[in-house]
Amino acid sequence: MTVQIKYCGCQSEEDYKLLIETKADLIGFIFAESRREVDPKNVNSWIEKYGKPKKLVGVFQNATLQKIKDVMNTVPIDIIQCHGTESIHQLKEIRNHCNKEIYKALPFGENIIEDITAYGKVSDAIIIDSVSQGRFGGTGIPFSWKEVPNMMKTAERLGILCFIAGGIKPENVSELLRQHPHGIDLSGGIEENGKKNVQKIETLERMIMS
Ligand SMILES: O=C(O)c1ccccc1NCC(=O)[C@H](O)[C@H](O)COP(=O)(O)O
Repeated sequence: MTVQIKYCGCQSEEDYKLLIETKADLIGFIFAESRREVDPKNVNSWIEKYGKPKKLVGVFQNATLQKIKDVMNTVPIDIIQCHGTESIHQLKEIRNHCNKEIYKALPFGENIIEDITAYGKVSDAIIIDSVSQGRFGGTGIPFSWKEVPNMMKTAERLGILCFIAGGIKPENVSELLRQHPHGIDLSGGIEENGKKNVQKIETLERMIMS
């Protein structure tokens, strides 16, 4: 199985023009409070100019259904990524009202296998991410990857994909790939001075393909 690549936190037309030419299977936009938050109207103008990626992900954090619907009215997202403390009930509501794939981000911790088992029943994929100083996403910090094979097995039993996020970069991606994640999700590790960087992406993709 080839690893799926998700590049997240696309912030500008320049970022988008670069990311659309990469090997990414998914490109993510942050519609939550973050230095990477984007305006849906801008995102749509970039898509109209440069085309749509294989899959477009909208990242939300404890958003109301109305907020998600408002974004969907402007941006043709394929996947709703819930990156906060959304409950299983809320995920079901989002699925019923939005009719899109749902990816749930879960913070890595000692109950991660139980969490994947519970949330995996109402999600199309799970993203395991680091938590740091109250931040749930875009931390730039990796967690211990020893548990990755167990997480993959748990997801496979549920028939879903499991992505790994948090501090992945060209320098450490080979170590992670040895644990055979279904997908990897990167943001800060492919940036230089807050912008997506072509050299970092090319180096990363060479490491993945080798
Ligand atoms: O990236 C953010 O700023 C962010 C803010 C709020 C919620 C989610 C966010 N990012 C979600 C992602 O999918 C990131 O790719 C993931 O957290 C990994 O980020 P990094 O550690 O910088 O590679």
